[in-house]
Amino acid sequence: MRVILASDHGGIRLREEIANLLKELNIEFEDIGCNCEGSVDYPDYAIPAAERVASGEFDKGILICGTGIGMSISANKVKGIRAALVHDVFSAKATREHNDSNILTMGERVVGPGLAVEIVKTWLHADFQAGRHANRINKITEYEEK
Ligand SMILES: O=C(CO)[C@H](O)[C@H](O)[C@H](O)COP(=O)(O)O
Repeated sequence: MRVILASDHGGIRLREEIANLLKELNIEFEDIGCNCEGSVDYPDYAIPAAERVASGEFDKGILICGTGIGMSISANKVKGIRAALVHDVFSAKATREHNDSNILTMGERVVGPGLAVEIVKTWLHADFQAGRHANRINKITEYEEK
């Protein structure tokens, strides 16, 4: 599995926690920043990361900002991306099993590092269940193709 990781200035510390987790789990990943002192704009990180997931270069993406909302809104503009804003373990599992989400977004100003680590572990290891859920994903994809 290959994962792309990014944050804006509001998610740097949590991004470091998640990078350490991915190293511990021996998951191949690329961290595209931000490497910033000051304020940056989350679409400048979310959209390139989402494009690299949509292209197949990466299997999954993890994007962090202050709330996770800006990253989620931006990533979901990219065709083929199903970005899920998650701040609990139940939803982390459900969004893989039901939505086949390919990007996880979280907010460093919302969730603590301990819970975030559990969310990421759950999200990375849960599998899409297909079946009735595939019909729903197909409807989203059909809409995107219009
Ligand atoms: O998109 C967001 C809010 O929905 C992110 O949390 C950003 O990180 C946040 O807007 C950045 O805010 P700041 O006041 O510029 O640090």
